[in-house]
Parts: sequence; C-alpha cells; structure tokens
Amino acid sequence: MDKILAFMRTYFDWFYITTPDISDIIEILILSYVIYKILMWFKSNRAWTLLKGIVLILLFTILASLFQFNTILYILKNVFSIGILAVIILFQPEFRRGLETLGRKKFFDYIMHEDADERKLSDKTIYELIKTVTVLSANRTGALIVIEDKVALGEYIDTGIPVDAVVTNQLLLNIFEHNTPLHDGAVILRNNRVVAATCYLPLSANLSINKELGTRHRAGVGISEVSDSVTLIVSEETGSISIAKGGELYRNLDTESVRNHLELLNQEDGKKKDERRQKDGKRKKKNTEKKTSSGNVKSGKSSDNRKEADSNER
Ligand SMILES: Nc1ncnc2c1ncn2[C@@H]1O[C@H](COP(=O)(O)OP(=O)(O)OP(=O)(O)O)[C@@H](O)[C@H]1O
Repeated sequence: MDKILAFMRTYFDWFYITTPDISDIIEILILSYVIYKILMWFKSNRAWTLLKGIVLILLFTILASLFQFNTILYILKNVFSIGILAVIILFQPEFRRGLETLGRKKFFDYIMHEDADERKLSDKTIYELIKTVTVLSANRTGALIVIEDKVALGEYIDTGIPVDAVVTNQLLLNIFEHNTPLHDGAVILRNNRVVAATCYLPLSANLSINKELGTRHRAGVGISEVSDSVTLIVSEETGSISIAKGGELYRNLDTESVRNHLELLNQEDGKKKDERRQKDGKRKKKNTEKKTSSGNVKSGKSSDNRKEADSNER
C-alpha cells in the first residue's frame, strides 16, 4: 500500500488524502455521476476499445513502477503526454458527437425556450415530399433529402449550392433529374424550404449497414448519426424508399410509413411544446394564486380571467 501511495505521489503530484467535508461529498457524487456518464458514452461507441487499452497501459505503468522498471516508466511517461493529443485527434468525431448530444438535451431547449413551430414540417411540405419520393421511386431516380431539425446543418449546407426555395415536388423532381447540374449529392431542407442541393454528407462507418447498399444510403445514415435530422433516401437501383433517423435505417417503406415518420417529427416537437406550455401554465398559475392570496383579492371575475389566461397559455 505504501508503495502504491509513494507511486501516486511521485507521478501524480496533485494526489493527496484529506478529511472529507460536505462539499467534498457533493463533489464526489457529482464526479461519480459524470464519470458514470462518460463511461456509458465510451461504451456506446468505438472509444470503448480505446478505454480498455488505456486501462491496460495504466495497469502496466503501476506494475513497472512497483518493479522499478525506470526505462519503461520514462517511455510510458512521454508516451502519455503525446498520447492524449493523439487520442483527441483520432476520436474527434466521437467527442464531437458526444458534445452535440449534450447540447441536444431537453434541458437546453427549456432554458432557451426554442420555438418548435419554425422547425415544424408543414402539411404542404409533407405532401410535396411524399409526392416527390413516390414519383422518384417509380422512375428509379436516386435521391437524398435531409430534413434539418434542431441541430444546425450549416457546415453541410455550405458544401452544396444554395437554392432557398419553397418545397415543391416539381422543384425536387427537377433537382434529382439525371444529368442535371444539381442531381448529385443531397438536398437539405430547413424550415419548410429547400436551402441547398448537391450537399456532401458524412459517410457512416457503421459496419452493420447492409453491404448491398452503397454510399447514398451510408451518407443518409451518416448525417443521422451526427444530427437529429431525418433523411429520405430513394434508391436508384431498386426504387425503394428508406428513412435514416438517429443512426438507424428504415428500409423498403411505403408512402404511408413515410408519412408516419414525417408526422412523428411534428408530433415529437408538438409534444415537447405542449409539455413546456403546461409547465409554464402551472408556474404562472401558482404565481397568480400566491399574489391573490397575499393581496386578499379573490373575485369570481379575476379567477375567470386567470382560467382564461391559463387556457391561453396552454
Ligand atoms: N457523401 C455523400 N453525400 C451526399 N451524397 C452522396 C454521398 N455519397 C454518395 N452520394 C450520392 O449517392 C450516389 C451514389 O450512390 P450509390 O449507388 O453509391 O449508393 P446506393 O446506396 O447503392 O444507392 P442506389 O441504391 O441509389 O444505387 C452519388 O451519385 C451521390 O449522388
């Protein structure tokens, strides 16, 4: 034990043992939760293998120190300092995805009171999209249509040609027409408008994607892994319609399933908004009740007004 403590003191000079007080306990609880979350995140992607490698090297370092292998310790010490930088560069996509997931938490939505209405897919857009994929599928024309949600896709939009037009099936059919300048790559929709065409999307590295599928489908899954977008994919080879969402690929869909997926996007936003309104309504109701009881004013009219205000809030 003494040897281990001496090792910790030599190589981790910040390491010391103190008598814990209440703030230390809270700190330990917070850190335990954060470490648990980080471990869960590591486990959910390829960084898990890396973590196992790091743990192995750490165990090896402890052993080397116990047996006084000074040369090995010297090498390991230097490898560690360069290694951290290498890990950050190698796993940059995973770190980025992790931070993006954190930013997508409801907590931030609530604080920033983001308005879901603007992001909603209008009935007209859904109608136009369904009509587009039906025609493209029948003609076996390949297509890739990304619908942006909360995560902004600016960097992918920038790789394409700006369009900025209302979503119509005629426009989309024209864009994906073979041998036309805009047909290659993906179209990106934002707030019920076509913002860009010929956009280049990140390819998914997911090994479980069917090998029969090529880069169009991989690109659709890729963008759904790094954002909360929904992507419509029409296969040029088979005419089949697929949707990529949350890193998953839903294949061979009929128009009804496509409609359900698109409407779900609205419902999810609507549900969140309703929940938020209900919470706001309750909070305001509580505040009004507090004011009414403290001011001792309680007339039927004012309570009616309050109900009306609450129902408006809702
Ligand atoms: N990274 C990418 N970003 C955007 N579009 C891409 C990307 N990679 C490929 N594409 C689109 O996919 C087309 C190639 O599709 P490919 O045949 O490889 O895919 P697929 O999944 O087999 O689809 P299909 O069933 O339509 O053949 C390209 O011409 C291009 O339009």
